[in-house]
Amino acid sequence: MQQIIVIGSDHAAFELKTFLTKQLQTSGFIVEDVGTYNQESVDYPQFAQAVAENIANARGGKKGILLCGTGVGMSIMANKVKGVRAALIHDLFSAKLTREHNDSNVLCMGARVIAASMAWEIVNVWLSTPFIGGKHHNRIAFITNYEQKNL
Ligand SMILES: O=C(CO)[C@H](O)[C@H](O)[C@H](O)COP(=O)(O)O
Repeated sequence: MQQIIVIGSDHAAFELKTFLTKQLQTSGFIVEDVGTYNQESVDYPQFAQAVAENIANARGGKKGILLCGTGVGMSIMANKVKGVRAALIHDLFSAKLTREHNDSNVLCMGARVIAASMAWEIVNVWLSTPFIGGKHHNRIAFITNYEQKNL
């Protein structure tokens, strides 16, 4: 079955979003693009909210990618949504480990931090690395329990 990727960016990462969307589609993924759709200045939190809520509602059925200048604002906002574990990643080692250990379901990157080719490498590692479970289940359960207590 084709995997669904929900992607969003602000103006700073519009070009990177366009590039990654094409790469993902060429690789056989279904891409749901929540915007932004041009380089006019916009506020990143609304796009983070759109992707994060989509991923939380999909309950494991989809993964998300959020892009802005640094990726920082996107990750801050996305992690406000219960059920989302958004990881800000700019290297391949962390891309692998955040899947294996954190079971991250949203990947955040900064278009002003890394080259598009590096971002694509990170996406490939992140999407192809499984969660390894074991002791990491307990750690994620701690986070999930904390979220539930703050309903
Ligand atoms: O939110 C951010 C930082 O955490 C992003 O990098 C934004 O893309 C950035 O703040 C946008 O800056 P601009 O001056 O409005 O282009």
